[in-house]
Amino acid sequence: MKKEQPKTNVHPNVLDRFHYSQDRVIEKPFNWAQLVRLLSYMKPYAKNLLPLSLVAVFVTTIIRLVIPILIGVYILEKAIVEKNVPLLVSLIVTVAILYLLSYVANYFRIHWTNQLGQNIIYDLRKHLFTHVERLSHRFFDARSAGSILVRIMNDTNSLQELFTNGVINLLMDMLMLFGIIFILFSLSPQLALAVMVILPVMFLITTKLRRNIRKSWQVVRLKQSKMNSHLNESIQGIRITQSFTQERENMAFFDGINTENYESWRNATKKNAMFRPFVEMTNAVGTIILIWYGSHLLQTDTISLGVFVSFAFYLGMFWEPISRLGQIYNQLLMAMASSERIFEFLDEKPIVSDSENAIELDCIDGHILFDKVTFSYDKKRTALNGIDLEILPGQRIALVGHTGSGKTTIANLVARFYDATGGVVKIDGYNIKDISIQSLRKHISIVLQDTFIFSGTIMENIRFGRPDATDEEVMNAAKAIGAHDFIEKLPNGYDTEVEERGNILSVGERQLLSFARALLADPKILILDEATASIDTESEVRIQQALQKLLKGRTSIIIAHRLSTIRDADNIFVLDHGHLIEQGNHEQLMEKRGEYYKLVSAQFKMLHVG
Ligand SMILES: Nc1ncnc2c1ncn2[C@@H]1O[C@H](COP(=O)(O)OP(=O)(O)OP(=O)(O)O)[C@@H](O)[C@H]1O
Repeated sequence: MKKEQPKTNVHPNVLDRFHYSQDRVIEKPFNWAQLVRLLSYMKPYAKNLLPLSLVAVFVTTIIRLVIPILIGVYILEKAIVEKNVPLLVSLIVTVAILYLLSYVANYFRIHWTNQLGQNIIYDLRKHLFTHVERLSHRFFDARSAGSILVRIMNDTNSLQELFTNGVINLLMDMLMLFGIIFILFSLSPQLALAVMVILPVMFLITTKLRRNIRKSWQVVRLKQSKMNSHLNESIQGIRITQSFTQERENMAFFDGINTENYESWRNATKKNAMFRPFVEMTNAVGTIILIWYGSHLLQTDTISLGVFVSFAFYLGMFWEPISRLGQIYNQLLMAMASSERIFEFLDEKPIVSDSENAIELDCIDGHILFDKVTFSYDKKRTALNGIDLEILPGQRIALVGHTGSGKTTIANLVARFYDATGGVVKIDGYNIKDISIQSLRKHISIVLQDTFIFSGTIMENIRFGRPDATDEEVMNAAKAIGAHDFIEKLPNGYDTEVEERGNILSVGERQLLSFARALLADPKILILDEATASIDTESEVRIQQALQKLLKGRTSIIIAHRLSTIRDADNIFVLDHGHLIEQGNHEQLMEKRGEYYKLVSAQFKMLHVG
């Protein structure tokens, strides 16, 4: 029964709200260079699993090819018809041994080819993840986490089928097919031609049918990924949905996707169900031709009974590989599409990378200099315009300015998440581009307003930046920051498991954890980006005390909208639309009565009116 698209009485704007970008469509011409590149992942196994699998394939196929002749020509004609009992017994024993051998070889074929496929997918996924992890921020700016995930998981999965079954089975099927054709023609060319008349038609139809089926499954996958995206978004945004009482609208949309998903499955399984009967039907046509024309040849003594029986055996074995070849061709096309998407990621080069003779800095003083630095994220709008600023070692500076004025961008350039488009950024007198990225970032910690907590224990989260720290060192960092007390009160103290994003912790607690994490990492340069913005006044006192400990002896860059938190900074830089317009300490800037003064006054007024 066909499922009706549910009738909704929600406003059409609601349904327009949901947009899901779909990955590119999988219809691409065959690309040999890409196939060769894909097959190169077999190289590490060229000396073990690959030859073993090939030998197993070869042995299995040869045995399967020999048995029908033994039964038809030798057992039937030479032993049964001529009543040669000793020959019959020895032939039966031989066939039994061959069957046994073929089962053993087949077991190893399946085992080794699966292992080969799994190993290749493991390598490919590892390669892809390691590569993606090293890519620059710009790569992630342009893509959603979901689309990256799909390539690492789904696209490699669709290659798995090709490597575990496709490539090796392709060889087996070809070997089997050519073997059967060769044997049939040697036994009786006329009968062989007759039963193979339908071969081209069958090959064409199965390939077409398979393609059709594949397309239907592709639609199923698209619908599923749409449903996944919606589910993901719905669960993440559940609080907002409930607070705006949009559950009914959300449900209406989900109903729509659920129905589409149901329909696509129905369609795919319907087409799928046609395949098997079609192969069996062609098999039947072949058998009828064999009986009709074969019996005619038998009567005219053109072929022997043994040949006739062998033909029947071979015919039964013939259709399977043919239908599978069509399937493998489709698998190949799908693999081409997936590998194209995977290689697109693998060919992506990190925009920020180490120069050839990058300097390793074991320790730094933390002197930062921006010399006429200009930067644009997208080559269209400038985020920073001719910035000159100097931060002395151990100084505490603040960046202030309206939203979008370029504060975070300065922090991004200090950590070298991006390279300046003009001018030079220097750390301890070295051009930042000449310092190895690893050794630079080792000395920098960044604490963001939206602290990222990884799934794992509290202990593991604090230890994140310094994996070799002892439990005692972790606790000391937590104590110094003032996080120890709340951690001790958690059900399992430091061993309490927190889910990704740390939902069981309050915003302030998460913030304290991230401070402890930064303190333990002991960086020379510390960047706090809006780190205290969403914290209530009471927690802020606690956090301010923690901050004093954290900032001591480090070059610190504080980005804060709440200006009360940066009063005692050594230097305050005021930005406006990517320009540095003022600098000085709080008193100097207040006296100047410029932009900083306006910002402070506006905030003061807002607080008091509020
Ligand atoms: N990844 C990005 N890609 C493109 N443009 C960006 C990107 N990040 C920031 N921008 C743009 O660069 C400009 C400066 O942004 P930046 O994040 O440095 O501002 P900000 O002063 O830190 O703002 P806020 O106080 O709101 O955090 C803005 O116009 C912003 O739209």
